Amino acid sequence: MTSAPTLQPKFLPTRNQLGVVAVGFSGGQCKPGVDAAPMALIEAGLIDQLKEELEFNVTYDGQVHAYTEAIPTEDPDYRNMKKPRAVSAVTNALSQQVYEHSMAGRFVLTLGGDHSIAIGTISGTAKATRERLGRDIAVIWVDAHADINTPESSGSGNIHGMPVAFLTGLAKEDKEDTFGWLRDEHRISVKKLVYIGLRDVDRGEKKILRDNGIKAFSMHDIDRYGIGKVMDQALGWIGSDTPIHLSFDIDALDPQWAPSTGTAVRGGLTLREGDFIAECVAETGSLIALDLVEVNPSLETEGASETVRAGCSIVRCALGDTLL
Ligand SMILES: NC(=[NH2+])NCCC[C@H](N)C(=O)O
Ligand SMILES: [Mn+2]
Ligand SMILES: [Mn+2]
Repeated sequence: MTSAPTLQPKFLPTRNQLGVVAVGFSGGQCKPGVDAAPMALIEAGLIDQLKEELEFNVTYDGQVHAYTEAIPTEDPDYRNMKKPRAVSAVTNALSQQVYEHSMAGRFVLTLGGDHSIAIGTISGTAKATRERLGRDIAVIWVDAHADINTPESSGSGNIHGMPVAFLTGLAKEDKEDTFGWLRDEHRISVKKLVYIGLRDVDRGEKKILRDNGIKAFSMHDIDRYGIGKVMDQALGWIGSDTPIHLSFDIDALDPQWAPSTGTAVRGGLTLREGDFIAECVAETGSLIALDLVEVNPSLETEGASETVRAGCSIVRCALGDTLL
């Protein structure tokens, strides 16, 4: 696999400019260790592979950001959310970093971190793509979970279960230090959101999906139609003329392939199905950003390197490595 991807991206000025942001943040949920994922992915050779084998011109500041300077000492629960001000501050800072890469016309790869960081990444690309191209982005959310709880519908209070609610405006908050910084230009439409891989959706979330007519392909749909037809339908829903942000939670994969993650759910995607999803999105030429989140090397440690390897594989596939 030495050849660079052949497709000219539709919404980027060049095909090989890549911005990488490493986010060592775990405050959107309660289990420590997910903050170590970016280093584990990088030490497994991910960035070197992107440079050398995929011939990307990589802009990376060489840091795993923890944003410690932005994290407040006082952070009481608020509207049932745990660590609201920390998650807000981190995602706000991340949003600006992602925005800058995206404005410069780079594909943005963000290595998480828990899934709350998508509040930062997607808001950043949504705003940049509006300014740079005058267009709205679509989001493909690959996950066992819908992560669309509002603070009120959430049973856990963990913000990694809420990013989609904040990004779509289904959840809003005026306080500047608690996601009040999210404005219309940061938000996405529920009509341009597609889920793949769902199998552990809370009751309140099911109602939100139904009430808003959100397109979702569960594991049931994948079993019934096969991943090929599901991808045709998912990409058909978005249309061929829309920039795409892919947010990939490693727990979409079955724990057999990715055991080291905070909220593992059995009955998930095979590694090959995960790679296939990433390849299909790459093939559109419309992909402008990718998040890889929820790898936690300190859980199920005997499977940690396997989980990291799966994460690297998804990223390479999304960047066109396996396309001929
Ligand atoms: N990004 C994730 N792994 N999210 C899991 C969310 C689990 C559950 N739905 C919650 O709201 O807490
Ligand atoms: Mn998940
Ligand atoms: Mn998730």
